[in-house]
Amino acid sequence: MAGITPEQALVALQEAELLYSSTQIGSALDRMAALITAELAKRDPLVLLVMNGGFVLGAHLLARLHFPLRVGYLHATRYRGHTRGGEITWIAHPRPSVAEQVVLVVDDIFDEGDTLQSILAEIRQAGAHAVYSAVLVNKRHDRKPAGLIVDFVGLEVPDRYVFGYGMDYQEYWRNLTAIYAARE
Ligand SMILES: O=P(O)(O)OC[C@H]1O[C@H](OP(=O)(O)OP(=O)(O)O)[C@H](O)[C@@H]1O
Ligand code: HPA
Repeated sequence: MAGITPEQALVALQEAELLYSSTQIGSALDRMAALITAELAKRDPLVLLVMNGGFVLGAHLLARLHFPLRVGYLHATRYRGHTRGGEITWIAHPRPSVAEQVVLVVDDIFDEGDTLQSILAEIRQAGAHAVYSAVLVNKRHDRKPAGLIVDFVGLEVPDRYVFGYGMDYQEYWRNLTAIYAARE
């Protein structure tokens, strides 16, 4: 359940700063798709969308991948509509099975990295042959887990709360086709 009203969500959008337009995001997705194609087109990958945030990127990225692949999902969350993360909660473990698969995990944002780290550990533990990761945005700061590198990154964002294109502002605005930074 959202902690704000739709009216408050509208105010947040009016006060926000536009970071990337939908055209800029489209160009970033073209670049990501080319790199993913070069790496995975011949490896029969299983693409796992991380719910909820990863579904918008997932849909637009998948439409740019013109080779055989399969799609599944997982649902791990640690923000739950807040702007600060907590413990990871698993709502759905990866489906279908990742055992012996080449897996590409698709999420909206790489922030403090706890979510991706847990997801990659789970997938490796479940016996995946190889695991790659793709995110729409990397938030720039020095609070990432040491040694955790995302394979495919679309755009860089500053160390502010961002929303749009799958990323929520207190559960609203995943449906925006651009990316905004919330007023601080
Ligand atoms: O790098 P981190 O600091 O771990 O944050 C990144 C994660 O946070 C968001 O998920 P959230 O928990 O908000 O769930 P949601 O996808 O349902 O919004 C986002 O979709 C990433 O999965
Ligand atoms: N915006 C939306 N969701 C997030 C963020 C953010 O800046 N960081 C982690 N999850």
